[in-house]
Amino acid sequence: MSEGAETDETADADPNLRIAVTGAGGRMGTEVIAAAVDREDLAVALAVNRSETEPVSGVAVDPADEFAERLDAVDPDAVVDFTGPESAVAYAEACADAGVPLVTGTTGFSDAQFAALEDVAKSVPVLKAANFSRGIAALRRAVREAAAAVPDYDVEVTETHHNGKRDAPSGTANTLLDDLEDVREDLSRNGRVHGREGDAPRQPGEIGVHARRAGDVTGEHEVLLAGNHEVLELTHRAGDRGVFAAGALDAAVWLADRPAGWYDFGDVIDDA
Ligand SMILES: NC(=O)C1=CN([C@@H]2O[C@H](COP(=O)(O)OP(=O)(O)OC[C@H]3O[C@@H](n4cnc5c(N)ncnc54)[C@H](OP(=O)(O)O)[C@@H]3O)[C@@H](O)[C@H]2O)C=CC1
Ligand SMILES: O=C(O)C1=N[C@H](C(=O)O)C[C@H](O)C1
Repeated sequence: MSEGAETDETADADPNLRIAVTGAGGRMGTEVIAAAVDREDLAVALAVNRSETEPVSGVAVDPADEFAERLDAVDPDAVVDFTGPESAVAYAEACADAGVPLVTGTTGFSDAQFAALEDVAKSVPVLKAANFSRGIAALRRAVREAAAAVPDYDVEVTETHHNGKRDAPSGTANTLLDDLEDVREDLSRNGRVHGREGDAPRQPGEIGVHARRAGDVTGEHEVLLAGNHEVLELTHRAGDRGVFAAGALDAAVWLADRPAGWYDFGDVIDDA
């Protein structure tokens, strides 16, 4: 048993929601654990990471290859995952085997990996969100309404992130694109143009998609709507990763007693 993690003796005495955190050594994993340690309503009962297993905010970190075994032993109320697509699917399948709900913020899934997550949701509740900030949830609603109100305006989506981000465009940008294509019949996935160069005049039905990587930018998303001699720019800027961690932990508290199925962050916000 890892020191620092909850012991069996305290398990019954501790009324908190007990969570497991994967990717504990990562940018988001460390943020989630730090935020959890500061909250009264939950405790970190298990934390794993693939390489570094130094304690995080005083919480012991176990090797990722022990996850399935430790999950059975610890039996947390939910797992919070911010890792990478391959690992997230493996962690999700372990959650299905152990009957533990999963909150995942990981992005960059292939269609096959996404289908594997949907399969897990047949066994346990799965809540997936590319962005756990309430501001992006609000931006999504504003974008859907604005885009529908100007059905013939050109649309461009730009996202900016730190220079360590692996996937492009961001999961949030893909979610905004899905929203735009849902409310605008002239827009579809085939119309997405990722960057432009050479002789590239805009075609009808195009959405320009631009991914910028620089410095330590936490996460910025802009939807531009232009036409009829005017421009709308709808923008969200995340100040720090604590905004995502707070949303993910709120989602874990919300998800812990739900039935098996597929959920998203909007379900949490709408239930507040
Ligand atoms: N939904 C949301 O609100 C947010 C989502 N994200 C997403 O969360 C994910 C993680 O972001 P971030 O914390 O910045 O990433 P980091 O690279 O900082 O951390 C990833 C962590 O996951 C571990 N890991 C395990 N398997 C993989 C894998 N296959 N690929 C990459 N890492 C793996 C890493 O372990 P090791 O270091 O030992 O390899 C590391 O501890 C990304 O997909 C990102 O887009 C990020 C912020 C907010
Ligand atoms: O990798 C990040 O940092 C982030 N990734 C998420 C995404 O891909 O949308 C969410 C947030 O923008 C930060």
